[in-house]
Amino acid sequence: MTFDRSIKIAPSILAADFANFGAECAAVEAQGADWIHVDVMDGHFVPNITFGPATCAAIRPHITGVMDVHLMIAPVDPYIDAFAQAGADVLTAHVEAGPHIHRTLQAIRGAGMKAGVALNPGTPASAVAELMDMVDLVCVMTVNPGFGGQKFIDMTAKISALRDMIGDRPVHIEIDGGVDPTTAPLVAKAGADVLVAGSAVFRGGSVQNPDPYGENIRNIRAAAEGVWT
Ligand SMILES: O=C(CO)[C@H](O)[C@H](O)COP(=O)(O)O
Ligand SMILES: [Co+2]
Repeated sequence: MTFDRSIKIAPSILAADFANFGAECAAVEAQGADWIHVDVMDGHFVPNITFGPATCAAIRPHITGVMDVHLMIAPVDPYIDAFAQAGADVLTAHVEAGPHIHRTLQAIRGAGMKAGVALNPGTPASAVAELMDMVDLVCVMTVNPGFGGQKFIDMTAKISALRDMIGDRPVHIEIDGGVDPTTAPLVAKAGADVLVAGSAVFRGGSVQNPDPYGENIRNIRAAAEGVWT
């Protein structure tokens, strides 16, 4: 995985057909997705349950690019090796998930993955100030985690603060929740480069009719890249 600051669109399979993840991942990649975002929820850290490492391992052979795993679980540490075995490229833990995020990030890198830290909307940028040399990605939640299809919460001031904090380090800023062609330019302008989108990518399409996925991805990318022209 090489670092670059171009806009990357990461469809969240939370909005895909749960009975057909492999084909859905292949379809969005064929339609221009850069990364695949995989939402792991435990019914404890967030009020919803999705799936765990076994499902990630089953999906992996259907992804040619980056598998970006967003853990909404607590605790995190007992499961890090299982997600490494499952083939995660990026493993992101929430800063709110426990008292020892520093140890967690060390363990993620130690297991050979890129380390991400996520912040809930109510958590300030300062919560991750001491972690800048330990992370490859900071995920700014623009919804309260747990469900797809929620309304975007404006976190642009936090994104700008994180961009300043990161400086010239090779650290991605990922935005997760309510990203669509209207909100994408706001976050791109503030300094984000990885845009997660679930409902805004998968709406209107299917594995049998994947062209809408491509149109949705192109529209989000064009809106985000438009802030630089
Ligand atoms: O982490 C998440 C929710 O906790 C999802 O990645 C996120 O909500 C994406 O879905 P949408 O684009 O529909 O908001
Ligand atoms: Co997510």
